Amino acid sequence: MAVYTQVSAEALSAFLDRFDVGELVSAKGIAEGVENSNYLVDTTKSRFILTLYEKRVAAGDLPYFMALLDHLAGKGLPVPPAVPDRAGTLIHELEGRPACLIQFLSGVSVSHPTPAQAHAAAEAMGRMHAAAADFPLDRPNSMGFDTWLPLFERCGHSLDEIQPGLYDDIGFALDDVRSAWPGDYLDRCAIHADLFPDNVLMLGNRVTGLIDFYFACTDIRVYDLAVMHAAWSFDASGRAHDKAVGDALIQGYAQSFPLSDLERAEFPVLATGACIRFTLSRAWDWLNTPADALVTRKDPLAFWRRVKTYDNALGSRLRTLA
Ligand SMILES: Nc1ncnc2c1ncn2[C@@H]1O[C@H](COP(=O)(O)OP(=O)(O)O)[C@@H](O)[C@H]1O
Ligand SMILES: N[C@@H](CCOP(=O)(O)O)C(=O)O
Repeated sequence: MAVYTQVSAEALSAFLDRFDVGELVSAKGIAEGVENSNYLVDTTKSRFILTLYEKRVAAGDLPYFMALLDHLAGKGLPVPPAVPDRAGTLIHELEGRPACLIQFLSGVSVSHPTPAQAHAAAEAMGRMHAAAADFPLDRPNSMGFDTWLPLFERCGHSLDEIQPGLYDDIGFALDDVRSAWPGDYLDRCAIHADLFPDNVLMLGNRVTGLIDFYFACTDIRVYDLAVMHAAWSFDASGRAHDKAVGDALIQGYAQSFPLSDLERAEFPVLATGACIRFTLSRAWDWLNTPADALVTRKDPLAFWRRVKTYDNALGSRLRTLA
């Protein structure tokens, strides 16, 4: 469920009066999502998403996210820019929260992507990276490589409440990833950093929307693809790897953005890092969200199990470094 802040019809009508978007017809809270409060808003002219940013999105980061969306949309990418009000303002305040009126995109997110859908989505990611090449702003990755060890330490031995021995197991894997993590030699650009299937809207095999840019940041470009590979090419439990989907992701991406030999060689360590990143963020939430909270806690072990799939390749990489 993701409507934390209620917006009254009166407040919404007054808010929409600032824009040239017609009159309010209806507004419904959207259940999907976990970070923000989202409403589907219909006016006499069009359909929009109203997002109120809750605590996990810092208001100070919104200008970066909105500038990136505007930049990508300007280059023809299917991303939803914020709609300016009559004064040209993109970021507002509503019910005490930062808020944006966002362009609505059609399509649905797929829960079990086929290889063809994975190919199309990764091809769109490659186009997004090509379009981001001249995006001038920077934002450090708030969930990047440097943050994993401190987050691991903050979770501490409570990790063993999730699964006995998990603290030691993640500690060893983190050591491996830290000793093999690529230095400054891989290209960096603005990346999405969370392009899970629920953040891609599709109609059949066509990508109609890349959404939820609220982890976007400057980081290693191919790390974005590694996150996508870890998120898309496994079953929900993280036990079964779907190689056809994984291969389709790599091929689809390479069709719009060529991968260098170095990027291919570093892929297993980047993907292991991605698995650890989502294991740790989910573990933190798991340990710190009451079981009866409105937000559904996501299973950290589903990402931890994925590490095994990348392990062999990472092991040989560590041996070549030794
Ligand atoms: N621009 C958009 N066009 C259409 N639907 C959207 C758009 N943005 C968000 N949604 C819908 O709202 C849901 C939650 O949005 P999301 O940004 O993923 O929320 P959260 O950041 O809270 O996780 C999405 O799953 C999608 O159904
Ligand atoms: N994709 C992350 C959680 C981030 O949530 P989102 O709804 O903003 O994509 C995960 O699955 O752990």
